[in-house]
Amino acid sequence: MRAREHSAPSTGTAIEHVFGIVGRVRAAPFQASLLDVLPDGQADAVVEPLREGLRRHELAAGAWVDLRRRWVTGADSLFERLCARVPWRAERRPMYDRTVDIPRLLSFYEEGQPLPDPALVAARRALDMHYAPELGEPFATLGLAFYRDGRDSVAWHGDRIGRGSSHDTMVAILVLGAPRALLLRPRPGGPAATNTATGAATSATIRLTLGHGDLLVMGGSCQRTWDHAVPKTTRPIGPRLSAQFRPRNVR
Ligand SMILES: O=C(O)CCC(=O)C(=O)O
Ligand SMILES: [Fe+2]
Repeated sequence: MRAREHSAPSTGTAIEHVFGIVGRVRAAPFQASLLDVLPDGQADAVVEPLREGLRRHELAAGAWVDLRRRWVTGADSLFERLCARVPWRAERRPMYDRTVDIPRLLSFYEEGQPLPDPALVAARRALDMHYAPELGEPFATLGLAFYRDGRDSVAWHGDRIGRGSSHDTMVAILVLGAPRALLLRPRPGGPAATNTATGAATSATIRLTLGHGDLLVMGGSCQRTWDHAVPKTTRPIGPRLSAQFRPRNVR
């Protein structure tokens, strides 16, 4: 269904902005979704009520994921605005005896810091309203990751810096831009990797293709008993970004 080649000048400008900042010209063209049509006269992104269309999938070992497809209508215009407005940073980190590029651009908004777009404020409010009874606290921080093309990725990990390593928590991810796979698998050697009935190892990897305003919420024990990843792909693929909402002291 994705067919409309986005010809609005704003797309090019926003993407150029992202590449300009880091001086790496690696533009994958962005294709907006035909499904991402706003009601007449509305220029902005709209966050749909969360009680509609949200489905929970129970995973092993007390982990679960909630999925809400096309949560944000007008997600492609929000994607373009975030490309242009967010102070994206290319980061490096030590690995063994050298320093390597982190294969995506990043930006982080601490608790209390103004968010870069009103649609993200609306998204956080809707998440808080829906999940507060279960989570018992608000979503406090916003992490943003920009995947320029199929070479950008995030390796297998759980969000286990802080309380995610020891407590049940939630991480809500709004995915904008080109759809690509997010994978989930039981943490190697962890409780979800063993079939409790037979004691045999299980290795079922779950593959979710997310983009254009889809929402994924990982909850329960997910961060400590499961890992997740956005793998590299050699398929020609457009740029994608994720907005991750987390409670305080979860990273
Ligand atoms: O971009 C995504 O969908 C996932 C990002 C992620 O897992 C993280 O930043 O911890
Ligand atoms: Fe993560």
